[in-house]
Amino acid sequence: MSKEVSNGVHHPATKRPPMPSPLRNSKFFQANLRILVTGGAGFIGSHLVDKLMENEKNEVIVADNYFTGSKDNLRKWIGHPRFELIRHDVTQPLLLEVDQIYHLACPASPIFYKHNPTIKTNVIGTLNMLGLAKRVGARILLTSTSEVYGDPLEHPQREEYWGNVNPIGVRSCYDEGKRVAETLMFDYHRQHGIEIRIARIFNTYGPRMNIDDGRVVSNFIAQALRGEHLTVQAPGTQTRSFCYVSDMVDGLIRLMEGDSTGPVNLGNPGEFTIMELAETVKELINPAVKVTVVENTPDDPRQRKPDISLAKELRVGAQGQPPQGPPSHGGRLQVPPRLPRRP
Ligand SMILES: NC(=O)c1ccc[n+]([C@@H]2O[C@H](COP(=O)([O-])OP(=O)(O)OC[C@H]3O[C@@H](n4cnc5c(N)ncnc54)[C@H](O)[C@@H]3O)[C@@H](O)[C@H]2O)c1
Ligand SMILES: O=C(O)[C@H]1O[C@H](OP(=O)(O)OP(=O)(O)OC[C@H]2O[C@@H](n3ccc(=O)[nH]c3=O)[C@H](O)[C@@H]2O)[C@H](O)[C@@H](O)[C@@H]1O
Repeated sequence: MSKEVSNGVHHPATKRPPMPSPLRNSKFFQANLRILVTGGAGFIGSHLVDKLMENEKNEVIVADNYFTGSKDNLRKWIGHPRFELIRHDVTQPLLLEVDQIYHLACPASPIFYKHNPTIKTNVIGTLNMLGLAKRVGARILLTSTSEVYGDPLEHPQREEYWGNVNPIGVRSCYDEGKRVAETLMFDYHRQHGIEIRIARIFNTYGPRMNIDDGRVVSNFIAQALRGEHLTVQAPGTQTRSFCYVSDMVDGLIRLMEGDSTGPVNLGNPGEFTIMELAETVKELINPAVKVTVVENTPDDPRQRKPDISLAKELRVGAQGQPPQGPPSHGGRLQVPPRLPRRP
């Protein structure tokens, strides 16, 4: 019986995990680890692929429908013998033989997820990937979101907080969609023994963000470079906490490799108002640009800051060993390495 720990709480599966392929136990044949990354042509996904491909024992398969992602993000891997790229929409079933699934497929920019509501991607897509995990005995990691906390009434947000979400608002295709995806993950874990990992990601930024996708960091930088007004959506006192993408990728891999199901908050607890962010971008890139306050969209969360105590607690390495290697980005790494193994 598998027993896993998160939030200091046991989340036992009621069944053993499905058996992986017999090739895994072969005495004579050492297969690479086969890893599926859905949404791997997107911003975080393509950085995750870069990191996974560094390990020569990994074979990486990306499934993406290119709604917000691009082949260009994966250009350097196309044609590589350990890499495969499939144009595929996760709302359709996918038959593959894999050992791990990083399930990222879902547009992250509010402009895109409102344009083409993502409820089917989140619900049917996650169901399909869980079905795949069940069939082949793969471990599956879901990239959930801080948006499951909605417009939070608790600050900072801990994993135990159940959130304050509008079920019929314009953001609900995304935040309620991710909440259902988390529910499906835990149902499959309890009922079928699937090995699950859930990361609740807080705002992440870095190279390869789509310059026109509307998220605040890329928007402000693009506006400053073009000499346009920086558009702060009212009131400007709303807060966000921004994490650099390579730190996020390290966190996702450590969560996948560790023993905790999660959910675990992954992010940087440094909190800024959007007005402060605009002023910083202005100062750094183009002090001549103006900052203008414009109308906001409904249900925009007023504050957001992760409590990362759990991620820090999980830093205690396997068998009590500290995590290996120095943290990247001057100690800004907020990631969960392995839990101590249960005897
Ligand atoms: N970036 C953030 O700040 C952030 C915060 C919280 C959660 N997340 C989550 O992390 C994941 C990746 O986010 P990102 O910032 O890289 O977003 P992104 O939009 O850059 O990437 C998403 C990728 O998924 C693909 N995709 C979308 N719908 C699909 C479908 N139905 N079938 C197959 N592929 C599909 C897109 O084409 C794209 O390549 C998402 O699940 C998102 O919800 C991101
Ligand atoms: O961290 C998360 O969980 C979520 O973070 C972002 O959601 P959000 O914070 O709303 O993203 P942005 O569009 O970057 O907006 C951040 C803030 O900046 C403001 N904003 C945005 C764009 C802009 O030009 N000006 C501006 O003031 C928005 O009103 C909002 O208050 C992501 O896009 C979600 O997919 C992700 O799940």
